[in-house]
Amino acid sequence: MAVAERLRRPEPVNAPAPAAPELTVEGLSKGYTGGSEPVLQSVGFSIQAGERVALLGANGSGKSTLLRCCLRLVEPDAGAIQLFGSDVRSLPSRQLRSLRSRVGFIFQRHNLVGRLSVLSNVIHGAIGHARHPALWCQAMASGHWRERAFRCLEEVGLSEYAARRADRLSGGQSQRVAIARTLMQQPRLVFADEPAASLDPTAGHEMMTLFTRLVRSHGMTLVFASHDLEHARCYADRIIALQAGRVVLDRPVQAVDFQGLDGLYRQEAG
Ligand SMILES: Nc1ncnc2c1ncn2[C@@H]1O[C@H](COP(=O)(O)OP(=O)(O)OP(=O)(O)O)[C@@H](O)[C@H]1O
Repeated sequence: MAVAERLRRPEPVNAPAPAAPELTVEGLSKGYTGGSEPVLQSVGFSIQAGERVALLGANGSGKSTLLRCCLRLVEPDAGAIQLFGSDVRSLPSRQLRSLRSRVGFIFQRHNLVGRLSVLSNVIHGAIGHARHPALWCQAMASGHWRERAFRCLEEVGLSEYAARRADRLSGGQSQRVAIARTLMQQPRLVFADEPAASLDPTAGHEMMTLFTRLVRSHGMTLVFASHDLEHARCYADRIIALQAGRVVLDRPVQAVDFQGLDGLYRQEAG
């Protein structure tokens, strides 16, 4: 090759290193005392920042246990869990608390404090930011946090309910307050355990549309457990399916045969 031609060739550019996953689970197993079979068996996957993952599986297939094990709310029996680059299983409790504060957890039953106002419930989302969480009390929250909580309520369209007691809300409103509380927390990753389970089909779709839009606009990563294949198809980029505690499918949503997944449920039920 002529020297001139060699000089014209661009310098080889090093491809950027792929970003480290937000969550990596390897060989995770868990059995509960008294259970005949392990609930989770050698579960493994990685989740990149910004992904929206639907975790599917029949009742009792281990979805909730898996989400809880990832934060050591339930202690795994075996396996490795890396969350934001930290080894979850070896962290001392203080660092584990700090790590958990960066993960929002939305439960099927919303877990609001019914006797408190909607705004107070949302302010609670900031508890992980307090210097002394054990001494923290929402009534002491500064104007800064109150304003932020109000803005989070605006984002879920419920600012006019700020002063209402949380136990005076409908199921759909309660779930939106739970989302506002999660926004308040400013997590990197959100786990949602059947977030639309108690809602009618229309309210469920509205809630999932709002939820996934906010997750995206706030730059969060999402893992949601669901029984609703339509929600998985519409709101996830990727599907992970569990059957009897094992990962039986892990694919981008476009590559999933949803009718086949239906069969997976029927098989378990039978
Ligand atoms: N704290 C516990 N103690 C003993 N067994 C438990 C406990 N929690 C869950 N299990 C059992 O572990 C299995 C998996 O439960 P898990 O809640 O993880 O499944 P799931 O896929 O989330 O189910 P669902 O879709 O019904 O919420 C079930 O057989 C359940 O009875």
